[in-house]
Amino acid sequence: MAIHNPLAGPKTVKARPTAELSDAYKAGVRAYAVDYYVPDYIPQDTDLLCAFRIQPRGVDMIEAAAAVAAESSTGTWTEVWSNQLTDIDFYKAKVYAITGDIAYIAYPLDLFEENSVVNIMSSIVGNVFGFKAVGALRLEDMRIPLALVKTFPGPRVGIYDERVWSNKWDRPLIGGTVKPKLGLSPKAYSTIIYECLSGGLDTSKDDENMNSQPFSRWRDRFMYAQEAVDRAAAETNEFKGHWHNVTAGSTEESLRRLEYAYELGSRMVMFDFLTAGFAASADIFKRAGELDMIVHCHRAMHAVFTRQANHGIAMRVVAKWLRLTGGDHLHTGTVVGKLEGSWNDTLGIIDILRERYVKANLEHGLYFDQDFGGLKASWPVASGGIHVHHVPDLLKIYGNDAFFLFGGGTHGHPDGSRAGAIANRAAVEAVSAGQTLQQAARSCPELRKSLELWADVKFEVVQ
Ligand SMILES: O=C(O)[C@H](O)COP(=O)(O)O
Ligand SMILES: [Mg+2]
Repeated sequence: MAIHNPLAGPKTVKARPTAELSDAYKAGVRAYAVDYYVPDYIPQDTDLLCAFRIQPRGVDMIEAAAAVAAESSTGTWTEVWSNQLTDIDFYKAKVYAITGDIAYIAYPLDLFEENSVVNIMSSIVGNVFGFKAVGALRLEDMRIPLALVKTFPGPRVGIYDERVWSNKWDRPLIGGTVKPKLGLSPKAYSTIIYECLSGGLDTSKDDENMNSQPFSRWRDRFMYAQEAVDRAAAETNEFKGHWHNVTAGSTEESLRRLEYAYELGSRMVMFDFLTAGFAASADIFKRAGELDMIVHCHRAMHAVFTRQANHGIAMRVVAKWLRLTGGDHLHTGTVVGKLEGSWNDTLGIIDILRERYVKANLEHGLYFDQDFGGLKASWPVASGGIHVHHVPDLLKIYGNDAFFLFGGGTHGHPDGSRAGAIANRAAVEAVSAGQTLQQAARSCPELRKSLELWADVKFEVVQ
């Protein structure tokens, strides 16, 4: 199989705009593999590559993989005469390798619009997941070619600039979701924010489902919350913030809320990027970038399609898409907390968010090298059921450049949110400096109480 040189342009003989049927055209249905299984194809640097885990149904692995390649690129279920009007051999996706239940497919660069995760999704994870020829299908990884990476903006603030703004360097940053997450009036809510920020958290945040419900309309909540932030910042003489959730039922409304947070003096917002969608997210990140604001991204809804080992889209792929689009922070699970996520997979996701160049590492779920072409790094966020006992493991998993969010692990302290925040800050500072929790607890009664309270609370699944 000759590799078509894209620089040569379409083969004119095939691109002739005519309705005359060529001699080569044979109507009817034939195996997808005839056209889309190309085992001698050598992927090009400009190709977008996918690793799909496939459970074939009613056909063999080669045919199932070829069906996926066809439907996610140029093909359909039958031969069509109009293939002769284009250079199908150039434009089609090609199954170039199969290893066990993993099929590797290469897509030519020209199949994708620049700077559009939406277009990548509509192509690659469009129809194919509902194909009868697959019992289950999982997109394990995607190598986005550098030529396409360079068309995306990436995070506008990212890790380094937020470190500069906050002037906090030697430990992970810490925060916490306000709890209870729903039902509080804006004023009561702001009291909790003030308590935990003045106690020692760097930031607090709205929860993913806090938008603008009747008990807490966004305008009032943002205003009181920002007042609490400013008061805590003045008293502690530290950089503090609250991630105002600007997610709304329309992009226009989300932008309105973002502008208001900016007017209040905040440089921090949060956004539920999956429920809102990548198109809305791109608009939010762009405007936030123009205003020098940081966007903290909650991944609400991801587990609907990331959790099953044999079907859906791996979280690492979602993380790639988010970094390209421009999220400054991304929730990644915790390994040790209440949410599903393995140690090795989480390491892979962290690399995708932070590294300039990620090397393939099958143990971490990384099937391809990925060059991020100078895009800024996004913060990996550990959140979901974490408390002080988890801090040593969290530091092992995440290292220094991460956000640890303690919601229940702050507000559940026997003496309230301020004491919970003091305990969390002491724990993270101590472990970051090489001490044990027990050493730190000697001079921190709040930490002693947290350690006692949650000594037996582990989220280990008993099979
Ligand atoms: O959205 C989140 O990250 C969770 O609400 C965190 O809350 P928790 O720390 O109480 O689990
Ligand atoms: Mg939550």
